[in-house]
Amino acid sequence: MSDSLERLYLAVLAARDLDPATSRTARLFQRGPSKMAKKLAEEAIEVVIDAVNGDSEAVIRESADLLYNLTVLWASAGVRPEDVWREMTRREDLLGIAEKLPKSPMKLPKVASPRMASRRPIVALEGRAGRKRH
Ligand SMILES: N=c1c2ncn([C@@H]3O[C@H](COP(=O)(O)OP(=O)(O)OP(=O)(O)O)[C@@H](O)[C@H]3O)c2ncn1[C@@H]1O[C@H](COP(=O)(O)O)[C@@H](O)[C@H]1O
Repeated sequence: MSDSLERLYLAVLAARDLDPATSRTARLFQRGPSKMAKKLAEEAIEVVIDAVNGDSEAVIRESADLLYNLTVLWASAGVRPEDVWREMTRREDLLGIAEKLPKSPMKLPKVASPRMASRRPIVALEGRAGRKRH
């Protein structure tokens, strides 16, 4: 999936300076982030309506439109697909650790995975619930 999204992102970057008369992408860039955001939100709503209606084929089509509009918004915001993949990997790593956490909130695992070894340790926050801010 990430391959095709990366290809789409590159296609969007290549299209943004084309003639807005012929390129939908160039037209979206001409109109700016608020128009892009509106199109993205519209596609998201179409996906959820189709899902609620049980129309899987329409969900697939509208999801492709949704992802296209998402990549346009990423490009406009200066966000690259790899930035999103990195955040997803970070969450995956955290979830992997959370699953290994013992039931007691104060006990932390002795050994983190090699990939996590260089990262910041997890801090048990439960004991700080009553602490006031200054
Ligand atoms: N992947 C897509 C892509 N996916 C969806 N869409 C368009 O986005 C539309 C969905 O938005 P809408 O439902 O709003 O379309 P609409 O009903 O015609 O409404 P309007 O946008 O005209 O108001 C679809 O009908 C497609 O035409 C896409 N448009 C372009 N791309 C790719 O983007 C790249 C640049 O293409 P251009 O923008 O044509 O230069 C190329 O690689 C294209 O393949």
